[in-house]
Amino acid sequence: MNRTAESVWDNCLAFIEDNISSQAYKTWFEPIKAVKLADNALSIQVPSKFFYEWLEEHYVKILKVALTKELGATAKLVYIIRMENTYGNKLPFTEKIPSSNRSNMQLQEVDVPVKNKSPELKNPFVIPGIRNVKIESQLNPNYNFENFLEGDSNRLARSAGLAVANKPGGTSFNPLLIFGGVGLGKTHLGHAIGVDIKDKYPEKTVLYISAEKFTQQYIESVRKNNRNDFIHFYQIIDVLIVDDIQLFSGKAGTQDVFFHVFNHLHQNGKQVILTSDKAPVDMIDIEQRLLSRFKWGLSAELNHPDYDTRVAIIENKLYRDGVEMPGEIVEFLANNIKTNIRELEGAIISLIAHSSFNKKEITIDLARKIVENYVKHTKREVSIDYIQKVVSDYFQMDVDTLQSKTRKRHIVQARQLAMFFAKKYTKASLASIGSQIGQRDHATVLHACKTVNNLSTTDKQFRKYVEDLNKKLTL
Ligand SMILES: Nc1ncnc2c1ncn2[C@@H]1O[C@H](COP(=O)(O)OP(=O)(O)OP(=O)(O)O)[C@@H](O)[C@H]1O
Repeated sequence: MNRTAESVWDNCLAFIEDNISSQAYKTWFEPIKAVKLADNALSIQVPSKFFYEWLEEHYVKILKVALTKELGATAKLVYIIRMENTYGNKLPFTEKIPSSNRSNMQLQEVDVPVKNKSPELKNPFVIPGIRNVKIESQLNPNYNFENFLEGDSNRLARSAGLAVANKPGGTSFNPLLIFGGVGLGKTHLGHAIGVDIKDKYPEKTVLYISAEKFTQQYIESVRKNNRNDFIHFYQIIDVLIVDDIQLFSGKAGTQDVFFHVFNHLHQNGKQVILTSDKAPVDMIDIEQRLLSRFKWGLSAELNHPDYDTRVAIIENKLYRDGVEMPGEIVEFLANNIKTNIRELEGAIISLIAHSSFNKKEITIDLARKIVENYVKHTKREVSIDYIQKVVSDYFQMDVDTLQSKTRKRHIVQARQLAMFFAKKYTKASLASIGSQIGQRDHATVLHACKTVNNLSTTDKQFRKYVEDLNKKLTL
């Protein structure tokens, strides 16, 4: 059978679609076109350099698996990046979006072999007497101080990080524990400290490791009966950065081994940097002796960035990517994504990708759509009370009326809508939704959800109610 680029890619897509969220699939895979298949290399066209970088950063593994399934172990992937208006100067990467000069569009080929971006930590324990063994630091040079923007939310942690980087093991910030919520820069700052130390003290052995990987290595060492080698390996490190130590929770063996490593490093004036999604007092199932050590140095919190910092982060990202965006859109993004810098960055990249591929200007409307996607999928759970309030306000009735036993059609519909949105936006069970919305049983809630689904496809006016309410609940 003759295989074409399209048929191979279609099979890859089917596999990928099964394995990632539909939102991610829509954003990152639907816009790709397969263009060529030659010498076991599949060429795919992606809308922009950001797209290519994003795919490489986040989906290279799944791409590799999908392609290997189709074309075997020698499969290669070639990205063809569609760019417009690339200036031949030294700006980081200049892609002018939106471009009024789309006819200048050109194709640029970038041949990128499928590769695994995050190499496995080489098994360090096989080499005996390892004093001078060269240890890969596993640091990501893209996470540095220069692009870790300072604001009130991170000043203490950033300054402490800089102090530690200037004098590893020589400040009272040992360990330095950086904690804070999701996507606020803990990993970035951890790497930045390591990268800076490596720049200033190239001879020092620096190692970045996630708590998860540390745990896996420990388990493996027990299985292979070389627990002591494992401990010795970690004890020769000068600067140890362990990310997400809350994951040690409940793992007694790992905690014990980490305790020995920590003590040894600390006693020998080596630097330990830890990150966690919570403060030591809030950590559960972590031994007291470890918790008390975590508090020996400095615990510095990363908070939600304020508006000015969010704007600065967006502008810096745009500058580094060589993209221009109207000020009002930057403000819109900064005003609407407040609690997670990763989401903020994701929205920017998504916006650029959509605009670039669909050849659309970056407008507020486009920004609003993208932000809705981001915020909708990640927003904290809305409560059933809040949903009832929004629905009854919308239909200009009070919550008691919405919950009443009446069979008046418009009240029944309002109640059904409240149930439908409670099912959609909360994790509550049908029974619990029913009991909170007018003491109904789970079958009534199920019926309500079905009715809302049916009516929204057959009744235009009703569909409008659903859309309006959806907007109100997700903005
Ligand atoms: N102050 C900052 N300046 C610029 N970029 C930042 C800043 N803080 C965070 N970021 C960016 O936000 C993204 C998320 O940061 P990071 O992965 O370090 O967060 P995290 O706190 O480790 O998240 P998680 O809790 O999911 O592990 C990264 O791309 C990072 O570069």
